[in-house]
Amino acid sequence: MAISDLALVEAWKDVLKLSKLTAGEQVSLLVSDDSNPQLVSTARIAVGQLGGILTILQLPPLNGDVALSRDKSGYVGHTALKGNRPALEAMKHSDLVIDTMMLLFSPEQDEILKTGARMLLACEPPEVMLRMKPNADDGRRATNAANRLATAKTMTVTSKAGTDFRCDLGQYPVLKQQGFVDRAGGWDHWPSCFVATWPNEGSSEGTIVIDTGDILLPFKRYAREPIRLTIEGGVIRKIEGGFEAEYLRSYMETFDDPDAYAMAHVGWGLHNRAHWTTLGLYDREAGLSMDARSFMGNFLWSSGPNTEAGGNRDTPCHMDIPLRGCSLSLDGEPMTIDGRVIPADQL
Ligand SMILES: O=c1ccc(O)c[nH]1
Repeated sequence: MAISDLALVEAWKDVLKLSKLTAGEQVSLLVSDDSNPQLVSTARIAVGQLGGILTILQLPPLNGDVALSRDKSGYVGHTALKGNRPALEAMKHSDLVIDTMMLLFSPEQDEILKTGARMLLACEPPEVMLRMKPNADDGRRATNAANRLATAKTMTVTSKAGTDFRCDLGQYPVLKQQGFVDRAGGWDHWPSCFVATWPNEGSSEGTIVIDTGDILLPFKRYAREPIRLTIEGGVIRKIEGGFEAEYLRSYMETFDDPDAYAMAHVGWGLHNRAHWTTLGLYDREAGLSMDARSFMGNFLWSSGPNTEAGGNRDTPCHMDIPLRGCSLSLDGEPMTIDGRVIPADQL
């Protein structure tokens, strides 16, 4: 259902205040043909009302002829910013970049963040942006979880469906997502609330079972039958099952890229206004489905790129696969049991 411009302007102001936007700061608003026009028009007003000095950068679209879907997360890391020096320099000289195009996993995003600029990705439908609008308590839960993850040496994940996965941790930084960006050089995504990190290279081992009802992104589908993945040495070696397994194998094969099978970020959802059910209620092309990535207690694992963590694996094939009913532990301490978040400071 539609959202009024007034409500969206007010929401932008709340999120920008949480992101510590102060009068006089330089703000770049990155726009492309796939950006949501209402998000862009209301962001312009909110930035102005908070005294931000606004530059709007409109870039041409890219990848429409090579991606297999319109989902922005379906072909990542290669953007129209590549080789565009005027736009890149403008963002490198900004205090805050609002990204409605999706620079995620691009080397240009890293280059911008290294200058100390803050970056906020914002590309979900306005009604999702409002329903999942971040608040300080999201930041509290995500920070507590991120602090625990930052000291962990091993992650183990099991489930009644048959998942039995483990990896070593510590090589890569923690990805904390709270929906607003309040530190220099930080990146966040409105709307989201989850924590993750990348397994130490080569350390992921075991079995992940995508059970009936688990979600495959960017397919925007609930699996209708189990898919069994075998992971050895940090790489998905086997994808077994019926039609769903064949579909996943076939999609990943189209990229013809061995890096697509590498394990990427692993973590768990902490958003208490996100729902497993919404994926079936929205047009699949409406957004990225941040409900699916963020719902409380999921085990969100992914495959492909690690550029966001400072790695050099920049394959455009990125799967985000949140599972229900998993038990995720760090050094033997449960973070979730059967899909329920356990630590009190994360509730
Ligand atoms: O917000 C996001 C979206 C996709 C992803 O892989 C990580 N974080």
